[in-house]
Amino acid sequence: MESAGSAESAGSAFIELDGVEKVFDVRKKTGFMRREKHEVRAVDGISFTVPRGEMVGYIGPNGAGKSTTIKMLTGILTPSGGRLRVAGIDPSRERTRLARRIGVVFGQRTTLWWDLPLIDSYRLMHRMYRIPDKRFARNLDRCVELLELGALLDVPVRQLSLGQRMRGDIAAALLHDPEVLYLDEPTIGLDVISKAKVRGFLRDLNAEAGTTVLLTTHDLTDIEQLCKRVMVIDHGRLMYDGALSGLHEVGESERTLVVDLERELPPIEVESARVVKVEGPRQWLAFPAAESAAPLVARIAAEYPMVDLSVREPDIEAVIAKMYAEKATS
Ligand SMILES: Nc1ncnc2c1ncn2[C@@H]1O[C@H](COP(=O)(O)OP(=O)(O)OP(=O)(O)O)[C@@H](O)[C@H]1O
Repeated sequence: MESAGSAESAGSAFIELDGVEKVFDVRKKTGFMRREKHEVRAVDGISFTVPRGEMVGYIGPNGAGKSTTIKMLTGILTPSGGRLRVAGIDPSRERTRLARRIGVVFGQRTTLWWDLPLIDSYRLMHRMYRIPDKRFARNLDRCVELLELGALLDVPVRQLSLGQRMRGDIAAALLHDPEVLYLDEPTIGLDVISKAKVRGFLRDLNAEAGTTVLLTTHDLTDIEQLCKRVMVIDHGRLMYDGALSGLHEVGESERTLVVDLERELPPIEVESARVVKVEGPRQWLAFPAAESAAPLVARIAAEYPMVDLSVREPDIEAVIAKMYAEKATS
């Protein structure tokens, strides 16, 4: 595959997010004929950059905002706020131009034509992306060889196993030489051998073609084997950005006190805790996990009209613990 080359210099930020938000207006049924409108802040002010050629893990619990971020990066969704660029392009404004430079694999869905043999899907993509014949032939040959697709090209997609279909989808995302590949759960449901094949292929792709990769997964082995850097998102916010090994410490460092006030008020100011989120009369305060919540609650109750409260253990810790537990039993 061709090495990634473009207008920007190597090492510069290839993916850039600055305070990116996505708010959905949702109508919830609250009774017969009654619907209440409320907002879901799926992505709540996320900033990060990814240099060209990096392979980064993007993880978090269900509903954290990962898919929403990827959809904004591809231009399918328009951010409600903030600034987003991929290869210097605003994805939602120039979706078609960007499409030539990105590849996307959604593990749970296929971009292949269900009733057609695999090779026919690739031929359709050849035309759709207007890939020059020589380049198409070269990329297809390489994918067929490395992803072991030779015997599968004439098989209709619906007859492929999940692992075969996934390899077919990865090839489809790479035929036009994208500079960045978004992978949403690329190893979900695969057996150990298929997982190893997919990981090996991605590692080589990144090393040889310099393809930038953003990888969403619930399988920490994917991250361990492929990514030096991992970002953790929770409730639409970036909670961690660094080496995988640093995650344990973060998970243990803070708990959250959720306070319901009588009415909407400015963020609570109190020693040893900081407000991390406000939604109407409800405020979320992060405080050191090692400290007791009792003195903090007493201080807030003395100065603010508090009507209810709860203490939440760090979500991240739960996520990571769960991931590691799943890994240990898999
Ligand atoms: N089109 C939509 N309309 C309303 N709410 C949405 C929409 N898409 C996503 N959401 C909400 O936004 C939040 C983030 O969802 P998102 O799919 O990005 O999470 P995720 O991290 O990808 O989760 P998962 O791991 O389960 O795929 C969730 O609360 C979800 O219900």
